[in-house]
Amino acid sequence: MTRTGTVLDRIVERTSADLAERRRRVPEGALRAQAHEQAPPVPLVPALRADRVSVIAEVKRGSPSRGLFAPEADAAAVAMDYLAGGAAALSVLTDEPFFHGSLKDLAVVARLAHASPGPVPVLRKDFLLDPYQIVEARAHGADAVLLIVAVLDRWQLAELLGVTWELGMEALVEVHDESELATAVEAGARVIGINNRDLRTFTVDLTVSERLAPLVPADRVVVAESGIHSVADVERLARAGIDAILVGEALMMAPDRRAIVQALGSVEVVRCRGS
Ligand SMILES: O=P(O)(O)OC[C@@H](O)[C@@H](O)c1c[nH]c2ccccc12
Repeated sequence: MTRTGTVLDRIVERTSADLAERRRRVPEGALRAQAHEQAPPVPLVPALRADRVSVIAEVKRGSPSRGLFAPEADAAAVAMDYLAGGAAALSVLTDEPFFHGSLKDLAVVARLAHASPGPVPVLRKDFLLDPYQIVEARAHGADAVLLIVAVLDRWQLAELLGVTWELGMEALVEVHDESELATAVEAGARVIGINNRDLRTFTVDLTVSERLAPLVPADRVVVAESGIHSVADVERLARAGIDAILVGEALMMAPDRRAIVQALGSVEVVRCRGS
């Protein structure tokens, strides 16, 4: 699998191996105690329902497809810019081997986001395969987690959603095609992320969101993810009925991060999805 599989296969394999090691170092009980010391999670769903497109701004230093594009970025400084630009939520990549993130980044960003006037929810972005990682997210201040349908079977998805909700958090459930979307909707996902990037080939195509968003029931929140760079991109996605966008690279690379968050978040939501 390592030699013939996709990058996604390698990431999942590596994540499982690292997980075993982390579990030995910090037993789940200790992590749960740390999770219970946190202030209650900031709700994600209301943060993403607004008249303008909600921006989930991501702290991201690099990726397997794009390399290391912001290796020196200071997570706290980036988060401050995002908050000043009016980001509705923040996302922090915590995967180390492939995305150069960390749980430390998550904790730093969560502290800032929660201290801002009108606390902003923070999402842990990683390849979550096991309940341990959800508890770990909460213990480091996350209000929400990413669950990727492509790497989970439907029982795992149900279990991870259950653990997320039990801890008072929310899940962004990521899909890339019609069948994954059906799985997410049936599992009861309240926030559905449509990834424009195919995690197997890394091809980015905004028409994926345009095709799938109209199929999402109106009572769920839809987030278009990846490959979003301009106000024109957001306008196009808004016409397809999305509520929010998740943007990483374009924000990290912008000379004025505050201004671009503000600009992308100025587009009006178009309520055109049926039930
Ligand atoms: O940097 P971009 O193209 O704006 O993409 C952000 C985000 O959507 C992307 O980081 C992402 C979406 N789903 C993921 C799953 C794992 C890791 C990363 C991701």
